[in-house]
Amino acid sequence: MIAIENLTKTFDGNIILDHITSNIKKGSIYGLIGTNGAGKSTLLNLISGIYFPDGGKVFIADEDLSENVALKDKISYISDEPFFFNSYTMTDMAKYYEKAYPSFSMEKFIEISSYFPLDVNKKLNTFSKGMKRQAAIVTALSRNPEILLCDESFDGLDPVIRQLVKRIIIKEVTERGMTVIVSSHNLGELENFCDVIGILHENKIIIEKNLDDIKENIHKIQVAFKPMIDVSCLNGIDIVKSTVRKSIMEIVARGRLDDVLRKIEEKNPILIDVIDISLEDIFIYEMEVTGYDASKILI
Ligand SMILES: Nc1ncnc2c1ncn2[C@@H]1O[C@H](COP(=O)(O)OP(=O)(O)OP(=O)(O)O)[C@@H](O)[C@H]1O
Repeated sequence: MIAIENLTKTFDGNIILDHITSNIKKGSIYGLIGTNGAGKSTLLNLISGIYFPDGGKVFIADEDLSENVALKDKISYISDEPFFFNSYTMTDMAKYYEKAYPSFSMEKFIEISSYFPLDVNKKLNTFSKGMKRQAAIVTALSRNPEILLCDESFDGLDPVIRQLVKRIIIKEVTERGMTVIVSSHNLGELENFCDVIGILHENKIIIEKNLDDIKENIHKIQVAFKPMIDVSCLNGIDIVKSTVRKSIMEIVARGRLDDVLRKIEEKNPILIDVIDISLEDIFIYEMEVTGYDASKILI
């Protein structure tokens, strides 16, 4: 759906994005992770056509964004600083968008806004930061976008609203095949939400992974032996990390789960328990393999 080819952007002679290439499939939710200043907003501004690249191209459904401005109509961008006209209410904004965007649906606006604790007839300049963000999400989704770009849109939302927003987005993805890119500093925020995670660092996407693929191949397992054995005895298992606390050994291992469990069982454990592995844990291990210090990149 979105093909990014060798995208390069400089500001005042400084390279911000350096030959970024990525393919984002229709109907996927892509999590773009990076520290402050990594270039997340710049990349989203390029994909939405707000910025022009210094090199490279963005294709939307195989069409070159720079040669077809109409493609921008397919994209709703919730920037980290949502813009509203001063003194407008949400209803006024909806009426404005209805005129400006053919795809805007007043019915959808009424439906989606009803899920949020917002007064659509109150002036937006009296809303709190989090309420303004909610209003931006409602109006963006009311356009039925094929592509939704969210720049740290979950920041400043309380946990209940955050879950609500995720549920609404997932519904749009499942029912209409909407494609989503959501940027964040925080991997944990994207847990159980994204299909693909890309990490932007030092002007490049240093790692990009499909979560189903990696989750299938990395496991956290608690084991106990009596007497306790040294982790080196678990030969034949690709152990990325191990810790021993009291009588429990916790290992993170790569490979097929049934293979790893079979090899552990050969050593006659008295306990073997597969436990949930967090997105953050997964990426800490993945980044160690590529030689990056995850503690400087993941928060
Ligand atoms: N319009 C601009 N003019 C000059 N420099 C800019 C401009 N926009 C962004 N930059 C620079 O580009 C770099 C990346 O900024 P960007 O806002 O894309 O990062 P980010 O990953 O979104 O950061 P944050 O998480 O803090 O929002 C920064 O060094 C920033 O100063």
